[in-house]
Amino acid sequence: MSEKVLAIENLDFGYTQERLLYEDFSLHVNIGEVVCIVGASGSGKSTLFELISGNVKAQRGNIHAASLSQIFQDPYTSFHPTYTILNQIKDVASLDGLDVLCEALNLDEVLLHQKPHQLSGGQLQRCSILRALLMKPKLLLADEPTSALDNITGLHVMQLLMQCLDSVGILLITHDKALAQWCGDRMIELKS
Ligand SMILES: Nc1ncnc2c1ncn2[C@@H]1O[C@H](COP(=O)(O)OP(=O)(O)OP(=O)(O)O)[C@@H](O)[C@H]1O
Repeated sequence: MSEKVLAIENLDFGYTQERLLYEDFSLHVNIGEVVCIVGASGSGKSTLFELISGNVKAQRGNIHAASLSQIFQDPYTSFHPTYTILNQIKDVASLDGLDVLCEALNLDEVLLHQKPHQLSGGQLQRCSILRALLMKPKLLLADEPTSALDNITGLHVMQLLMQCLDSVGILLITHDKALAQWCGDRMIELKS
């Protein structure tokens, strides 16, 4: 049986008492699985990652997550503006496998010596994916990981993420139901 890397049990959460975004919500992710979260803007998709990361606390329920890394929706807020990309990657991850991953992400290693504002949004998003994979997580939280990429690059990135599934479980936020159907083992639709 494959290892469980995320268990959410009977979660209640709302930023206010009047509007619960999650009510008795449960979700499990195993290594080897891609679980997709879809739903309208404001339905609570990014909030789920905030809950899993421990940045906000649920009113009720339990969350158990294995070692995780995250790919954020906005590549520009993913990195500190004043340090080079490489320094920021080194702070949190080993560089083992850097060359192979850079090649798979079509990312010139020279770019890693630059500061975030010197890269395009798509280059920065691929750096964010590189950092997340070098952290060798068991659980990968990916919030619209291909939003800054053209269709072909986005497809290659998704294929790369899926190649990692022997050692990781992926929770993927996407507005793209076709993508969710293509790559997801399960799709959870949040209601607004
Ligand atoms: N820190 C916060 N304090 C109060 N309300 C918040 C906070 N963060 C988000 N919200 C509200 O919670 C709801 C869910 O927000 P969230 O960002 O999780 O939605 P989303 O589904 O990820 O949206 P999008 O697709 O637009 O990124 C929204 O109504 C939002 O205004």
